[in-house]
Amino acid sequence: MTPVTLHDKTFDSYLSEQTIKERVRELAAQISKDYAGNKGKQSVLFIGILNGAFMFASDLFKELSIDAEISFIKLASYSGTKSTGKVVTAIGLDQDLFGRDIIIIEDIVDTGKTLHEFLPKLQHSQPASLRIATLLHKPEATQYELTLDYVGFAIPNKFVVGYGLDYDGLGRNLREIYQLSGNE
Ligand SMILES: O=P(O)(O)OC[C@H]1O[C@H](OP(=O)(O)OP(=O)(O)O)[C@H](O)[C@@H]1O
Ligand SMILES: Nc1nc2[nH]cnc2c(=O)[nH]1
Repeated sequence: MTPVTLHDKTFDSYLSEQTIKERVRELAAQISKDYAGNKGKQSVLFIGILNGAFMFASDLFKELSIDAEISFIKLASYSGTKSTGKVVTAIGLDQDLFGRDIIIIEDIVDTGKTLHEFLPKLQHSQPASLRIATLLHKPEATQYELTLDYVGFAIPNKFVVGYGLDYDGLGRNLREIYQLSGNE
């Protein structure tokens, strides 16, 4: 429960390892239930958005009880604690998405710009279905119309780190999620 310092900023403990673990299990159970009917058909394809979603994607994937495949794509729009407003695709997808049931795995939906720009690119490949699973969502910050199908936690509009999320490269290895200290 002690604060952490990354570079020049202090972050307070916000979501404990246990809280995250329990919620990830619940989300995996819900997804497994929703896609149970896919048995015998083509498996569900999860697409994790790098870098931030690697830890959530890994933990969520382990808890699934359905046939599932996973792939990752790298997009980036943040520098420090502010969006640069640019979404860049650095690593592309190699799978054919046509006719597949897809679930995007995100660590956080903040302004919503990343998914707003990325989803049409995926829709272009004509998947059978396209859903979003995000561990965190900042409803007050989201500026785009997005349907978020699986949300771990709705959180206030404060910068968070840990469990895959970084502040200028640091903090991704923290087991808990921390929030930027009140007066920073
Ligand atoms: O809803 P938005 O305002 O677009 O923000 C969400 C995006 O920001 C983070 O990625 P980031 O660009 O920080 O890259 P990273 O995952 O490599 O840290 C996060 O992983 C989301 O992809
Ligand atoms: N680390 C981190 N990355 C983000 N990308 C968009 N919002 C956030 C946030 O609150 N923390």
